[in-house]
Amino acid sequence: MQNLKTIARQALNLMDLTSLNDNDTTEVINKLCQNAKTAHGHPAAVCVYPAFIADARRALSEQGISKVQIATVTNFPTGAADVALAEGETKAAIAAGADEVDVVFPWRALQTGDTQIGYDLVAACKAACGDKLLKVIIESGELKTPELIRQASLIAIDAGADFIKTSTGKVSINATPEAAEIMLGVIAEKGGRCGFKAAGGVRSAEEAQVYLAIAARLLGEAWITPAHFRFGASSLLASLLATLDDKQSAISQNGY
Ligand SMILES: O=C[C@H](O)COP(=O)(O)O
Repeated sequence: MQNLKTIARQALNLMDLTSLNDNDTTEVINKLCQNAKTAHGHPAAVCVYPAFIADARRALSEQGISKVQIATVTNFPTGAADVALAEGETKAAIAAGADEVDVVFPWRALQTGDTQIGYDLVAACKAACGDKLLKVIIESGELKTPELIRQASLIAIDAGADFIKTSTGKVSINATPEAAEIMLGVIAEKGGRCGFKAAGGVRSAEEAQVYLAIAARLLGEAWITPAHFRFGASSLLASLLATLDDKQSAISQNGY
């Protein structure tokens, strides 16, 4: 087993450092991008609402870390079953300069048995993305059953998703190891082209390690790069830095 510092460094490099709050401001996004520059490297991406893409671009450039990708969200967090709306938001996000788009799958429609609209929505959004990455949030905690999590994963991959992502972070059950096992299993069955993003509620190197271990078992260590694996997280960074800087016990005592 790799030691926790190695895991923390790996998780940091695989992170989409996220701020998706209704009270986000330019100042909040500036701070997020400042935090992205650490003594231990930088995350793969920052993830912000579309209104803050330009702010993130400027702030990352000012930090000298322009290689950090800018991800944004569409059809978020509702997962409405409206292809034109999701497609339009995705086109607008790309036009605004997003490198990556995280779109919410119409998971309620799948729960009622509609397998087509999710396919059509993902295919339309992937076409809108062109060569930019499309991550599809299946909202595994709301889909709940292994059968629906598996079905949503298959539909998203077949429709062209570059990543499948567990959760918006806005519902009561977000990333879980159980959902990751199913989703990574589908990715493996499909040949490993599609990536995986665990999002929502991942807050420590120990938790990150659980997801990395599942991915390593099902797809191999070499598969786990930012091209295939991400953590979507708003509060994981501080914990990883504490692990890397040997401050874990103080952080734990403070309840992080
Ligand atoms: O996609 C990322 C999630 O929205 C972040 O969730 P979190 O705030 O629980 O880390």
